[in-house]
This record gives sequence, structure tokens and C-alpha cells, in this order.
Amino acid sequence: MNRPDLDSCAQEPIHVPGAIQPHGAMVVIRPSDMTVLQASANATEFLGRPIAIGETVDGVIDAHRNEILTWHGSEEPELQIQADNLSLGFHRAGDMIVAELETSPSDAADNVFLRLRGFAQQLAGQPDLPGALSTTVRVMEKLTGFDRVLAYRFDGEWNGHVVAEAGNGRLPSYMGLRFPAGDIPPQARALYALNHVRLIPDVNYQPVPLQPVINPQTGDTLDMSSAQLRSVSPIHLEYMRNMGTAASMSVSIMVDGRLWGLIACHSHEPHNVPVVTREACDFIVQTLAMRIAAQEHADEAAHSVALARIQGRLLGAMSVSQYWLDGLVSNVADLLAQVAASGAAIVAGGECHTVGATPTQDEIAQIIGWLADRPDTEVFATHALPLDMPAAKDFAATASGIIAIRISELHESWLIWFRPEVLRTVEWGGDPHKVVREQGRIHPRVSFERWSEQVRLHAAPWAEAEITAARDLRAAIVGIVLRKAEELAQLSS
Ligand SMILES: CCC1=C(C)C2=CC3=N/C(=C\c4[nH]c(/C=C5\NC(=O)C(C)=C5CC)c(C)c4CCC(=O)O)C(CCC(=O)O)=C3CCN2C1=O
Repeated sequence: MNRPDLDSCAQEPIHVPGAIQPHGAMVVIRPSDMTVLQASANATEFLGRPIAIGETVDGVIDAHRNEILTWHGSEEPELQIQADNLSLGFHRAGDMIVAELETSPSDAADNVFLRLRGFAQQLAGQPDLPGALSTTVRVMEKLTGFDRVLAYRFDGEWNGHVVAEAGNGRLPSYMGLRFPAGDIPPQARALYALNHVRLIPDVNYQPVPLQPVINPQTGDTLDMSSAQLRSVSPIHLEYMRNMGTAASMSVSIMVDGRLWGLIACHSHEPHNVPVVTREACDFIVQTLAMRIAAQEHADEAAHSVALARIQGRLLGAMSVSQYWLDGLVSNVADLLAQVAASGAAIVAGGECHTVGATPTQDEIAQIIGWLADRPDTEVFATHALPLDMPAAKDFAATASGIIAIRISELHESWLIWFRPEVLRTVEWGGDPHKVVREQGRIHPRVSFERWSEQVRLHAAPWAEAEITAARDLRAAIVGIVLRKAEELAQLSS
């Protein structure tokens, strides 16, 4: 969905706001001499004493100087220190140390441990992914006290789907709703893959500037990518107000190094969560992510084994056939089951053999003509061919999805599988195509009411295992064709 407006959203440099949220204070330190390079305007309030830029740190930070410098010389990404009712978090920004201070009730840890122990047992008792997701949002709701906690899963186009929800009824249910990719733009997703927990205790906060805003050592604004207190994009704060949420916390679900989804928490009124509780939430979500990874790996492995078994039968049939395609067209069920297709066409030797539900021969010729414009493509897969090839609208009923494998460049030969159009009703949280523009600026949509859309010209998406099986079958066929050609050459020499 190419939308120039949203591209401008993606340009917003959210990692260098030059300010923080007021529920904590920030001090930027040069480790070589523990000199203060920058401090947030509210640092005195949290340190209980004035802080001088250019002077060495003192007070509670200096009291932990040795521990901080030992950490800074280690491989550990972060350091967390609880000093009475002050929580001090340290991370690196370039070769500087960033200290973040938050008041934190000393008994916060008690509540956390009990909830954590219960979670591991409850999760182990869940037989499937929906159960694991529901358990997680329920435990997070009780642990954090947010009004609503959602499990939000990204699809292949970075649209999001609410797949589990727990709440106390103060906020509307979003269960089952989808949200467009533009609601969380690419630079935000990239940031959340690095920094997994984001808290906004009060959407109407006044940003607290870092002083000086330009770091004297780097001559640039501080990179707050790893900070907890980073001030949030005004566009997103407007989004939250439009959504009727005064506080939010989201925790990234990282599976195999990619952002699988979020656990997103919201409250109707301002709501803060202590550092130790946020850390427990991160642990809970990482535990869930390991369960998701295990489930996905098991499902993919079982799927690959089943497809390999089918491929073994196809290769056996081809190896005893005079011509490789005879082995395929004589095994229609396996040929279609190889990628769970409804039809297939084999174009070779100037002929087009079709099995199952396919476009007409002329329409297949149009597809091959269109594929010819992709000369470097050995395997082409899409579940929405008409979006790439407009003429395919005419035969969307049989070919909204294709996997095409090029057998030979020399003699135009292809194996193409087809999937039919599947009409789907998608329930969005608000009209995803609505972009509000005022004085040339983009604004988030104001309604998140259920908005139904009939999605056409799409087939069921191809699984990774199916595309891999198609790629493997292509390699096998090319090998058979080459061997047959060599045998022929030897016979004629
Ligand atoms: C109901 C399901 C759901 C959605 C769809 C959602 C969206 C969401 N957007 C987030 C972040 C951003 N959205 C935007 C931008 C947009 N939001 C829009 O609706 C539009 C049109 C834009 C581009 C202009 C930006 C810049 C950011 C980065 C904010 C920051 O971390 O500084 C963030 C991350 C910030 C946060 O944790 O609140 C979220 C998570 C919250 N949330 C949800 O719970």
C-alpha cells in the first residue's frame, strides 16, 4: 500500500527527541572522568541536589561509581541499581553512559515474584498458542493494573491483528480487530526490535528537555534508542488520545530475532508501572516468545516433512518416466499437494499441460509473458497476483495466488501452481485508508470503531515451507533435465 503521507511518518526521527518523559530524570556521563555532559531539566528533583554540567557526578550516582564503571567495562548491555526508593538504570549511548532515575516503591518486587512464579506454571499448562497468549495477557493485566492488555500479532505486510485480550471493561474490546501497518511505522518497529519495553504513563505529559540539548562530546542530539524515558512522537500521543487511552505500555514479542508482535497495555486514566514490574513483564513476554518459537519450529518441521514425503514420490515418478513432465502430470494429487494448490500448469516443449483448476491457456500465456519481464526470477510467489499484474483481475477466480518456477531459460519452460481468490471480510479498528491531513500535516485517524472491508483479489497466503518445497522441486527437475540432456548428447556422439 504505497501512501506518500505515511512515508513522511516513517521519516520522523523518533530516537532523537532531545527530551524525556517527566516520570524520571536522565544524566549523560563521560565514563573516562565521570563528568556530566547533559542532564534533564528535572534531574535535581530526582537527585535531591543540584547537578552541574561539566562537573563530575556526585550524590547517589557517585556512591555507585565503582559498580557503574565495572559494568561499563563488561559486556552487559544494561545495569539496574535499586537505591532506597530510587531505581537507577544505566545503558550506553555511543561511548557515553546514560543514567535514568525513577522513583520506585521498595515493596514493588514482592508483588512481582508471586505473579511470575504463577505465570510459568500456567503457561506450561496451555496446550496451544491461543491459550498461551490468553494466559499472558491475563497475567500482565493483573501484574500491571492496566485496564486492557492485548496480544497484537503482525502479518506479512506489518498489519496487526489483536489475537488475545484481557480487560476490566473500562476500555472497548479490540479483540479480533486489525490495524494498518502505518499505525506503527518502520522506524518505530525497528526501534522496538532493539528496545523491548515502552511506557507512557501519561499521554498529556510535558516533555522535559535535556540540557544542553546538543551533547558537547558528539555535537549531536543524544540517541535515546535504548532509553526508557525517551519522549514519544507527538503523532503517537495524538493517536493515543484519539483511542481514548491516557497511558500505554507495549512489550515487544521477539521470535527468532524478528518483531512477531506486541503485548500492548492501555489505561483510560494515567497509569505508571515501576521499573521492577516492567522488567518482570519483559521476562514474561520473553517466556511467551520462546513458547511461540517452539510452536512455530514444530509446525514448520512437521509441514516440511509432509511436503518432502510428497516430493519424494514426485521425484520417483519422474526418474522412471521417459520425459520429466510425464512423472508430474501422472501424479496430479501429489503435484497439487506439493504446495496445497488447486491447479497447476506445465509449459514445456511449446505445449501447456494443465491439471486441476487453472486459468485458460491464453491467460497462462499472459502470465508467462508477464514473468518474462523478471528474467532473474527462478521462483516467483504471490498470493495477490492481480495487485502485481492488473490483467490477472480477469482470472482472479482461479489464479489470485501463483507459485511459478522457471525450469529452463533456453526453452521457455515453467511449472506454475495456482490458488483461487478467497473473499475475506477484514474487521479493522477504524478506516485504515483514512489519512487525516490538516495544514499539510498528517494526523492519526480519530475513529477506531469496527470498520469492515471486503478484501478481494487475494488467495490464501503461501507458507514458507511450500515455497521452499517449490524451490527444491525446481532444483530436482533442472537436475533431471540436465542429466537427460547429457545422456542424449552421449548417445548422439
Ligand atoms: C490497538 C492496537 C495498537 C496499535 C495499532 C498501536 C499502535 C502503536 N503505534 C506506536 C508508535 C508509533 N506510531 C507512530 C505514527 C503513526 N501512528 C499513526 O496512526 C499514524 C497515521 C502514524 C504516522 C503519522 C509513531 C511515530 C510511533 C512511534 C512512537 C514513539 O515510540 O515515539 C506504538 C508504540 C508506542 C507505544 O508503545 O504506545 C503503538 C503501540 C500501541 N498500539 C496498540 O496497542
